[in-house]
Amino acid sequence: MEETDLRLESSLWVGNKRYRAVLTGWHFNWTEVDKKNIDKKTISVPVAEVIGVEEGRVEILPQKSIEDTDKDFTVFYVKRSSSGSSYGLLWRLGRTQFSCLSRVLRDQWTKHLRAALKTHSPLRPNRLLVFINPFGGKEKGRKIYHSLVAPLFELAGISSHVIVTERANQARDHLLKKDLTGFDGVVCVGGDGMFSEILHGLIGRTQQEAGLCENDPAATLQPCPLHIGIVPAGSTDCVCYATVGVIDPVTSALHIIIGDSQPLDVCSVHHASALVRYSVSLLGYGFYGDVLAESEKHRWMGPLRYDYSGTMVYLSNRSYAGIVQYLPADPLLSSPRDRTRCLSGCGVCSRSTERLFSHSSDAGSLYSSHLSQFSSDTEGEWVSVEGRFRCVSLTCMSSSCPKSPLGLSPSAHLADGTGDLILVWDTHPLGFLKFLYRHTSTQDQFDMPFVEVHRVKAVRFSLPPEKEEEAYEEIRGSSGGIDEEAGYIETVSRSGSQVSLAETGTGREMTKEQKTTTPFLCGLCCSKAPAVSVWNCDGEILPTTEILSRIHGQLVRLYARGIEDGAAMHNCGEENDKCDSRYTLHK
Ligand SMILES: CCCCCCCCCCCCC/C=C/[C@@H](O)[C@H](COP(=O)(O)O)NC(=O)CCCCCCCCCCCCCCC
Ligand SMILES: Nc1ncnc2c1ncn2[C@@H]1O[C@H](COP(=O)(O)OP(=O)(O)O)[C@@H](O)[C@H]1O
Ligand SMILES: [Ca+2]
Repeated sequence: MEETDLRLESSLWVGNKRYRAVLTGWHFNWTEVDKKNIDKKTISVPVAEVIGVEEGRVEILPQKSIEDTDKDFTVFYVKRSSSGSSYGLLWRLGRTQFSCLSRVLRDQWTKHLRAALKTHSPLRPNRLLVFINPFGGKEKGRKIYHSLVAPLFELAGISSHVIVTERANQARDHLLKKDLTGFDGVVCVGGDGMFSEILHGLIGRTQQEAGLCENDPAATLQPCPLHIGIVPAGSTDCVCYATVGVIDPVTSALHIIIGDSQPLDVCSVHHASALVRYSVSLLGYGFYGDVLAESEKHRWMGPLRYDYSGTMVYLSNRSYAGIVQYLPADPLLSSPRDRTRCLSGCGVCSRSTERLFSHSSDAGSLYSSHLSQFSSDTEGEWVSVEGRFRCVSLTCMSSSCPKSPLGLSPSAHLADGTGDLILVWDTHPLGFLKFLYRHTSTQDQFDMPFVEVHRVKAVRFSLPPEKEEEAYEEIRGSSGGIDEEAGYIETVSRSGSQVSLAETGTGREMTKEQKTTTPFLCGLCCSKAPAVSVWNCDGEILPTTEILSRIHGQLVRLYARGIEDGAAMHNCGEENDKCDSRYTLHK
C-alpha cells in the first residue's frame, strides 16, 4: 500500500478478480492485474462524480440493503450511456463493491475517498428545498421524486425539505418571503412553468436583499446565490433539456448531487417602467403566443395540448403588425449562424464570464445610456424594423426540447449574456410550415428568405400607431359585444398601465382586459383577423403587448453542466473550443 496526503494505492478485489486501485487527486482508477497487458482495462471515475462511499456490501435497488462486512466497501458513481434519441448523455448510478485485505485498509479507502470528495466538489449540496408541482405534465411529479430521486439524495447524504404545492405561485411566494437559511439549493420537480416560479422567487428575493430595483431595465441585477436543480416532470421541459441534454429524472438528480454548476442568462421583460416577468427560454409573440393561449383551454389534454393547439393555430394562418427594435451584441464574439453548439465547458460562455463580471458597473451605465436614449439613439446601435410577422421570438438559450432537439436557435449560448431574436416575416402557409418543420431536424430553419436571426442584448416591441388604435377599438367593443362561446383570446396592452409581477398572477389565465372582440381561429371561419397577438413568456401569457426586454448575463445557476455530446464521449480534457469539430452542427 502507498499513501500520501491525497493519494492512496493498493490491491483491491472485485468478486474474485484482483485490481490495482489508485486514488490520485482527481481520479479513482482500478485496473485488473493478473491479466495479459493487451487486455488490461482501467476504469476511471473522476472523484467529482463519486456519489457516495459506504462500508460493507451495499445495494440500493430494489431496496437499500447492507451486508456489514468489515473488509468491504461500496462505491457509487456516475455512469454514462447514450440516450438514443436525445443529443445528451444519460447518467446512471454505477456501483462497485470492493474487498480489501484488512479492515484498516478498508477504513483508509473510505476515509480517503470521502476526503477527496469534499475537496473536489465544493458545491455539493447538504440541504435542499424541494418543490413538487403535483399537476405538472402527466401529473407524475410526486412519484418521480419519491421513487427515483429521494433514494439517491439519501444515498448521497443530502437532507431535503419537501413541499408539494397546493396552488400556483406557492413556490414563488415561499422563496420571496420565508427563511432560506441553511439551504444550498432549490429543486424544482415540474415543468418550465414551475421552474419559472422558482426563478422569479429567487431573483426577486436576491434583489430585495441587495436593495436593487427590478423594475429598472438598466439595473445590474445581483446573481442568485442558491443553485436551482430541475427534475423534469412537466410538458415541454425545455430548460432541463437545453441544460442537461436529456429529459431524465435520474440524470438530473445525479447532476444535483455532485453539485454541478451551469450559469444561465435571464431576460427581463418590462412595460412602462415596470418589470412584467423574467424569461429564460421562449419570449414569443404571434404563433407561439397564440399556441399558448389556445392550449390553456385544453389543459386536460396534458402535454399533447401543444400539438393540438399548434395545428389549430397554424391553420388559422395569422400574421401580426409590429415594430421590433433591437440592440445587437458584439458580432466578433459569436453569431447565431456560426453552426457551433453551446456544450459542456463552452469556451464562448467561459470567456463571457470574464467580460460580464469584470466591468459590471461600466456595463450598467452603457445599458442605461442605450435604454434611456432609446427613441433618439445617438450612438446608432439600435436597429429598427417594421412590418407583419408570423412570429417574433427571443430566446436566451437554444431552447431545445424533445419536440425540437436542436431548439429555436441551435447555436445560442446558455451563459454568454446575449439572446437570439428570431423574426419570421409574413409568408405563405407552406413556407411557414417548412420553417416549423425544420425545427424537428438538423435542417437550418434560418436559411429561408422570410427569416432573420440576430444576436442581441435588448429588444423592444411596439405596435404601429394605427394598430394601437385598432387594439383599443377591440377592447372598447369587447365590453358590449363579446361572443364568449366563439372563444376570445387576444391580449391588448393598455398603454401606460403599470404591470407588476404581483398583479399578473400565474399569467396562465386571461385577465378581463385581455379579452377582445375578435374570435379566435378566425382565419378558419370568419373574415376579420385580430390586430394583436399575445406574448408567450416561458409558457405564461403576458398581460402587455408593448415590451422592452433585456438580457442579464448569468443571473442564475443551475445544478447542471450543459449538454455533453453523445457523439464525442472521449475525454478531451480541454476547453471545448479546442475540439471544435465536435461542436459543429451536422447537416
Ligand atoms: C410541424 C412540426 C412543428 C414543430 C415545431 C416545434 C417548435 C418547437 C419549439 C419549442 C420551443 C419551446 C420553448 C419552451 C417553452 C416552454 O417554456 C413553454 C411552457 O412549457 P410547460 O407547459 O412545460 O411549462 N412551452 C410552450 O410555450 C409550448 C410551445 C410549444 C409550441 C409547439 C408548437 C407545436 C406546433 C405543431 C404545429 C403543427 C403544424 C401542423 C400543420 C398541419
Ligand atoms: N399545486 C398547484 N396547483 C395548480 N397549479 C400549480 C400548482 N403548483 C404549480 N402550479 C402552476 O402550474 C403551472 C404549470 O406547471 P408545470 O410544472 O410547468 O407543468 P406543465 O409543464 O405541464 O405546464 C405553473 O405555472 C405553476 O405555477
Ligand atoms: Ca445566451
